[in-house]
Amino acid sequence: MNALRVTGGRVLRPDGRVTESDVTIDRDAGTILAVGEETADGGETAGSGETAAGERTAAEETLDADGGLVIPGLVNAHTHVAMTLLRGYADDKPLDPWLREDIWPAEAALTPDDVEAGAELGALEMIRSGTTAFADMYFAMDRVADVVERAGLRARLGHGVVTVGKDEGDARADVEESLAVASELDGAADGRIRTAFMPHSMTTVGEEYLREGVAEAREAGVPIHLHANETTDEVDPIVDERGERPIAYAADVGALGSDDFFAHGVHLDGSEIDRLAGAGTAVVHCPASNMKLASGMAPVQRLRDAGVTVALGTDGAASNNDLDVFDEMRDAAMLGKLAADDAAAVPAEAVVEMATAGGADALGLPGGRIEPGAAADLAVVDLDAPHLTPVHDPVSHLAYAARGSDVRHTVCDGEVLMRDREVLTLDADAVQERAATAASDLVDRVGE
Ligand SMILES: N[C@@H](CCSC[C@H]1O[C@@H](n2cnc3c(=O)[nH]cnc32)[C@H](O)[C@@H]1O)C(=O)O
Ligand SMILES: [Zn+2]
Repeated sequence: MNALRVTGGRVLRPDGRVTESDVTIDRDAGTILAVGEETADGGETAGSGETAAGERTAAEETLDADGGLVIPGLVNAHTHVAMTLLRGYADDKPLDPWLREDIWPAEAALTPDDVEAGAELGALEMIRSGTTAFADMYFAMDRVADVVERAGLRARLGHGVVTVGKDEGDARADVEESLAVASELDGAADGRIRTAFMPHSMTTVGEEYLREGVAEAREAGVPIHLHANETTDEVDPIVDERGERPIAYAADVGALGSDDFFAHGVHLDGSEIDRLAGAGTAVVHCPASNMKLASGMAPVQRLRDAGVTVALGTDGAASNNDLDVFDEMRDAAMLGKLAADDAAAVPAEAVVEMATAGGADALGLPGGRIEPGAAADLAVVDLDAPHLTPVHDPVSHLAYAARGSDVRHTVCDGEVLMRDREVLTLDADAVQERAATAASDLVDRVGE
């Protein structure tokens, strides 16, 4: 068998325990075969080199996890990955003027080549910081899919639809594009790519387009992803015009399904939290973006108490300004405490769960748990650093002290994407140079 063995580390298990175990991966299947003595069929391995069936797992490749913590690959459950090109381009404004005055004009000048260059930069940054799966809402998604395939990542991709300010033909074409992308790209990259229908939000897509698109997405069997209840500017017009809250409106247009996942969920009332919980719709919390755009504080502890699946997202790099999910864990814990006015709210285990299993569940992708039979998506975090010494509690360090740059190895679908901090699937220097050039050319074009 074509095995990969991650040796000598401590392993974060799905129940939050940390054990000293080797992890054996079946590279052909892309799954975890054994964690220490434990195998998928519940059997015991007879020592280090055999499976329950007694088959030799002559490990063909090893990854040294000595002094490290083996964690599930992190999940960035909401981003616009090519926006790395706009990192630091426009800061310090609220959502609406930021989008209308700065971001949308710049995006209007983006070419498919630019999107590819930005997505490559984002993929490089994510692999470097231990992220193995992400959800992306953008355009030129065929180019993003090419990058996902090359980089070796896993993703749920969709074309973002905006219909406000467009005539009927253009609006309809945008909806059709999103549906076409969802059906054409689903299952690409050996199944690592899945898709969704992605209306941008309930205020930037008109009701008839929302209804039609959602109905067609249901027929095609793809989930819905949109920005919901991000700012009061987005909630108030819906309440004023319709006399109902946005989540009730989402249910009304058929967009509140158990496979669907909504970004932000900042301004939610109790009835909306109950509706999300009842429907099984997940919320992707984006704390850095919510703080930077001063959008507000999401009720994360209340969502979790109600039983809503909560994941974490960086949002685009222009409102973060990086794609490091470790930052998101820390921000989520800190902001969640402030929002609840309770230092016990949103504890370390909660944010680690949100960044791993919660993310995989929200996106309906494999991964998020290190256990036999699960997808072999993992990262090894180096704990041998001043800011991670001493190690009273590794889970505390993941939430509060570790950074993306502490990641030593990254593995997705059984393939090593980064070994000893060297990314193997992308040429880091070339990717950075291409993205920097694309970004400065873009700014020149927008300025003309
Ligand atoms: N087809 C659409 C593109 C929508 S992609 C998704 C959009 O979300 C935007 N975006 C980024 N961050 C946020 C956010 O925090 N809230 C809402 N939109 C955002 C991003 O700039 C991008 O334009 C069009 O033709 O304009
Ligand atoms: Zn967003």
